[in-house]
Amino acid sequence: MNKSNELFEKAVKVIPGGVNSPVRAFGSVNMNPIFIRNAKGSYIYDVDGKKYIDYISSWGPMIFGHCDEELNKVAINALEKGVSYGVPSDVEVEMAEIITQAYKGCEMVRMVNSGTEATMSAIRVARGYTGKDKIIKFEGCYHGHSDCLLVKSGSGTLTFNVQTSPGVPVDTVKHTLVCEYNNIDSVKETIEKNKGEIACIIIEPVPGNMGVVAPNIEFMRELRKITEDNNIVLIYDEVITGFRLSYGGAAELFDIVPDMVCFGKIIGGGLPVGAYGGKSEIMSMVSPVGKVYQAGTLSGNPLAMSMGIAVLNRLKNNQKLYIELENKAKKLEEGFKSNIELSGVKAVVSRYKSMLSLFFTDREVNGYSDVVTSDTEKYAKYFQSMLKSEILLPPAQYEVMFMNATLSDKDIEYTIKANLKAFMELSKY
Ligand SMILES: Cc1ncc(COP(=O)(O)O)c(C=O)c1O
Ligand SMILES: N[C@H](C=O)CCC(=O)O
Repeated sequence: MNKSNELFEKAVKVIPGGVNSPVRAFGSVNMNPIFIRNAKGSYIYDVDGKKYIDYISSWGPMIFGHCDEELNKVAINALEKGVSYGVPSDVEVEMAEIITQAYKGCEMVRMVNSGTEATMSAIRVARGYTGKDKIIKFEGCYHGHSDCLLVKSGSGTLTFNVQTSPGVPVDTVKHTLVCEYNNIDSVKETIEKNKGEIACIIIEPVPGNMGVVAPNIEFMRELRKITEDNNIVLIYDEVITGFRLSYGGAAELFDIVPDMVCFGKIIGGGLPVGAYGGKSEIMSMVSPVGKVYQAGTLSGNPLAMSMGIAVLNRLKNNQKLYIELENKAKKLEEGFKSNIELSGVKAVVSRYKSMLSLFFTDREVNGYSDVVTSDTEKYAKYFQSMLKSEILLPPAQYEVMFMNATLSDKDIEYTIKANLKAFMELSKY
């Protein structure tokens, strides 16, 4: 038995499913997880010494690759100043200034410890601000695991078929209404049926948690207009897309300003972090200025702030990097598409900027109803074949392949070759 399996045997006895987040269990790709020993640049190494090209990138934060020397120095320097204070520090102010300058409409920001906390808190603030209870989310969009958002959700909930989780009281989710992404009529109907009762609409501006679905810009514009017309707070959940698609997030690409925004992942440089922000008028509802309570022992942690600041400073005005990340994804897309033709495998590549997913379906991917036609058993076989070729993809269909700055042309060319090999094997089934 290899070391990963040995660790997994021990892990399942003391951790539910052997993992600290469900998708990591590799359950939907029909195998046991690999356990990681270390990572460097675009590569990740398991405890058995196998090396993989890493397309998980810790689910987004590692935009400069693993173990970047400059960022490591920042972490060590911060560590030497103390791990956590529980009273305000200079780096919290610096971080807030960076985020508010980077993101249009985000005039004030509050730091939290995860994307889940960010979206949960943003919803509470939007409800407090509007005095209304109902919220709208979109089927297949995932906003973390807070109760009111675990409804027809994405990511692991979709993978493991627990989109509406047991343990969440029906009373808690009775205010959560669900619409269809990229379908403005579904939003109009829901608003009409619940006139004057909807506090906010939360959306992944570019969904990554049902795999990638490219946004219809007209849908995004209409969503902005309809929320303005109906006094509904529009919340962009940019936990994945923030500082990844562009420095100003998806909002900058769309040239749309939401009322509130949520961040996570990249802004902590790989350390646990989240943030929510928006117009001053809305954020002034937050305690201690306003009465909407939200707090956190480790919020604004100096280590996470220092790492995040260093990452954001390197991303600022770095248009070259954003173009390079997109070019890497584009190159993979072209290679995969050509392999689809060569192998005759029924698959489509869905890409938006540097976000990329592969679905085993022949339907064009425009929304949730398309992604769920993907053959997830085929994805499992595909994943296993790629892993044998030393490429680590997300171990579930409804996720994103994340690009990082250290992925080389050689890595990408090798990935395309491995992809053809995997497709050729799949074409026999
Ligand atoms: C769009 C989005 N929102 C929220 C979350 C929740 O973030 P976290 O896992 O840090 O709680 C995630 C990822 O998990 C996400 O992808
Ligand atoms: N899709 C999730 C984040 O974007 C995957 C991370 C997790 O839940 O473990």
